[in-house]
Amino acid sequence: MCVIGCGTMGEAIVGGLMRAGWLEPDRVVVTARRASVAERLHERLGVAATTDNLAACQGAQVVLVCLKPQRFAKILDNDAMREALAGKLLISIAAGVTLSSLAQWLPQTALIRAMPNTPCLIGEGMTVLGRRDAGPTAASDEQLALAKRIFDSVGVTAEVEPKLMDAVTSLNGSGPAFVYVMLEAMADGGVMMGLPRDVAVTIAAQVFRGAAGMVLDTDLHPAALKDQVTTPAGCTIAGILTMEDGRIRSVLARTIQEATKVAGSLG
Ligand SMILES: NC(=O)C1=CN([C@@H]2O[C@H](COP(=O)(O)OP(=O)(O)OC[C@H]3O[C@@H](n4cnc5c(N)ncnc54)[C@H](OP(=O)(O)O)[C@@H]3O)[C@@H](O)[C@H]2O)C=CC1
Ligand SMILES: O=C(O)[C@@H]1CCC=N1
Repeated sequence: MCVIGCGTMGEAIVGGLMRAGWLEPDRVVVTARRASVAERLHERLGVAATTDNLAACQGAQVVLVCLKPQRFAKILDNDAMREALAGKLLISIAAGVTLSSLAQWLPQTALIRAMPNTPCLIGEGMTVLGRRDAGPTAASDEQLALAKRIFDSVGVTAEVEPKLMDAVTSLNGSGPAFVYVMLEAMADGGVMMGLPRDVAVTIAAQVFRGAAGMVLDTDLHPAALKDQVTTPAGCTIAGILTMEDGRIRSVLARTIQEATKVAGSLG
């Protein structure tokens, strides 16, 4: 396997795969733009690291591209790369880079789009996969299963139609950042009411973890879980009405809508 552009996400995924015991260090090559960065990746991850993207792709069967969207064309759209990647599986995690663009650059490569998120680093990621259903760049069921195995080892995976990748880029890829803002704001409220900052952040983070677990581990709708907490004439309903006065639901939903629009423009 090779990882082209091993920055924040590349390192999160490779680190997660190795921690899960899924990937031996001698089975992966990562690339960086600068030699000094490649050297640091080699020291941190214990894997081969190079600035030579072409050689890394030539030696790999599975290529995971973790470059920024605007770098893709320059690195992938050339004859040497087309030849190096022909008949192989390429998985792109970039926001906004469509399967159509990838297919134009690499017409003989099996292509999968994946949208992971940074919690892959701790094995709690969510990754959403998309592939074309026909044509020379359509990944086979076996290749999709391989991609799923890769990302299952750092969290949970799902598949959607490719046209929904911008929506999952926003909800899933950007989602952790939106949650951090909410979490920080709730902790600020605790600080305002006298809690030490570290205590407030720990409590808020565990509240998010516990509440997320309740949604995932029970069959109950989030509204039913909310009702369990909301005692008549109690403090929870007082807080919830304050949230509703601030239009928090539409603000959060529009956050996803707006980020989806921007995601679509990034490629
Ligand atoms: N961050 C996130 O939470 C998520 C990001 N994504 C997607 O993942 C991709 C990467 O994002 P992220 O990891 O945050 O970005 P980073 O900037 O951290 O990583 C990109 C890496 O590519 C390297 N790079 C640049 N040019 C080259 C080159 N010519 N050859 C080899 N490597 C090169 C960069 O090195 P240098 O710094 O030296 O330029 C950098 O290390 C993006 O497409 C983004 O849309 C998807 C899901 C979540
Ligand atoms: O903000 C971004 O563009 C990337 C894509 C998803 C998360 N980060």
